[in-house]
Amino acid sequence: MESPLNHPNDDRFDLDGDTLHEECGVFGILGHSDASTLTALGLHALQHRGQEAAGIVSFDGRQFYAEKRMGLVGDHYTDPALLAKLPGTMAMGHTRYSTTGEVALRNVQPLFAELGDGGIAIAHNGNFTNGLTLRRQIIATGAICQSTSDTEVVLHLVARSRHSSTTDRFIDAIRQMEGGYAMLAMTRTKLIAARDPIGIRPLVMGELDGKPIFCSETCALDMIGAKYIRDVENGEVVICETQPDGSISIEARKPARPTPERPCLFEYVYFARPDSVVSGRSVYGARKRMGMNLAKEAPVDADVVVPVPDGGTPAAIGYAQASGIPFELGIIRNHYVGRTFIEPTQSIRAFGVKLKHSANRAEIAGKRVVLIDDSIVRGTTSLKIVQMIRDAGATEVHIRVASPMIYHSDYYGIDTPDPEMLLANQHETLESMCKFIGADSLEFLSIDGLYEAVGGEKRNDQAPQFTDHYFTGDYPTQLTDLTGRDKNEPKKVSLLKEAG
Ligand SMILES: O=P(O)(O)OC[C@H]1O[C@H](OP(=O)(O)OP(=O)(O)O)[C@H](O)[C@@H]1O
Ligand SMILES: NC(=O)CC[C@H](N)C(=O)O
Repeated sequence: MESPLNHPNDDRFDLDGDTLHEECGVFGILGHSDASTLTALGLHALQHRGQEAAGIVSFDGRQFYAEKRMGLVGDHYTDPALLAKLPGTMAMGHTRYSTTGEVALRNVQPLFAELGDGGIAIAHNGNFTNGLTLRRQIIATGAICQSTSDTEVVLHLVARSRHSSTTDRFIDAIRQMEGGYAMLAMTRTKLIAARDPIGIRPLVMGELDGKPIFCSETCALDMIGAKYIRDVENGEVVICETQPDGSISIEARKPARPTPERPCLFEYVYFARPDSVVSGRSVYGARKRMGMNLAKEAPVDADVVVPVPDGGTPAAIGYAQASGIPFELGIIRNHYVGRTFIEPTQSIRAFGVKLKHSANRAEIAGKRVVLIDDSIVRGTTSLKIVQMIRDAGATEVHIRVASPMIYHSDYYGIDTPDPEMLLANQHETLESMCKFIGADSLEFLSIDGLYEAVGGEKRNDQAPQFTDHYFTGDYPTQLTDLTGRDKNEPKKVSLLKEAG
């Protein structure tokens, strides 16, 4: 796939190949004697957010240490010898799924630079919608980039800032960035956390043994027995600093113009772990309510409710409870296969789907089955699973999807394919889509049904409470790299066709 953030007519900046991308996870801790081990454990809990690569940077009071590996956290960071190479009481890590820049070691985060006043490491979940525009500008003025990641631009901007303190330089840098970001930065004495002005990507603050922690999701805090303190607010920068007496100061700043928060709905639909609490809402509870609303909006006469595991399971429980139809595990998932949505090529994806699910015939044969999935992106999963359920002897197969149709690409840290690859854009009608998948019926949750499930009220079209462009085409920021506009030009663009 051609990255939407690459200018099609400028080969120098065609940094990406035909890949699918998703999210990343970040974790950082300051002042703890087990900093790098705790970071490895935290990253393990955030593995679902990025499976391409993982990295950890630590600082022991004298120097920075960095270890980066392609592959899963558990494949590398369980080795005591590797963790021993990451000494010190401050550490920060990242699990990557690329959105800009290829899958290569040079793009694995945290990224690190030596500046005039010491080193700085940064870790980023999200994607900058003006990253390539700024990259061009800095390269034109002589910068030598070490990676093809959008994140690297932040290091250059920190280096160039005229402010005197590292914190002010970091803030100066991120103020120039557009898009979605939950970022951590680490200097010799500080751990800094920052979230984009509308809070598209999640970031929470916790504490273990009195030491501050920042991470993408609360499940990483639970993993290490840490206490949740609060979410880093949209547009907020929180600076934790080790003082000469060993104490840690915490300062919160709001450099961005106050704007209402608009967290990403897809965190609730698919990405976040169900045991996480995102922006104060249980992901599991939201998914169950999606299923309940779906049962009200799209009832069906059936004998059994079957989730498409894992993503569809909480919504299927909600659907079964609201409809009174028995819930059964009619599909068994092989847990040794990764998340198909985030595998790097379509051919590997198709293979992965086949390896991943198998029908539990005893619960399906002779029954009218309603399958519940959290989302349909390309339709690969639905197509295969409907056939599999029929082959297992189901008399009818109905699909209910716990989110609306996806029409638009994401530019904030999730990779959805090009719009023409999305199933919703390949069919004029729901009937045609249903026929293609081979189901007896197909229905999607409405956007209001989704909003109510997550936030308790319908979408406010004048001021939407969530980021939801993949369903609606309503991009909440400018898309400078895509449109060629810079941020001083008139407001937000909507260049993709309207959902509907
Ligand atoms: O329409 P498609 O292109 O097939 O994509 C949608 C599917 O991908 C996701 O599952 P995935 O297997 O990634 O993850 P999960 O096991 O966490 O549900 C999602 O839950 C859907 O089942
Ligand atoms: N998915 C993400 O959050 C990716 C972070 C960053 N844009 C990268 O590609 O490395």
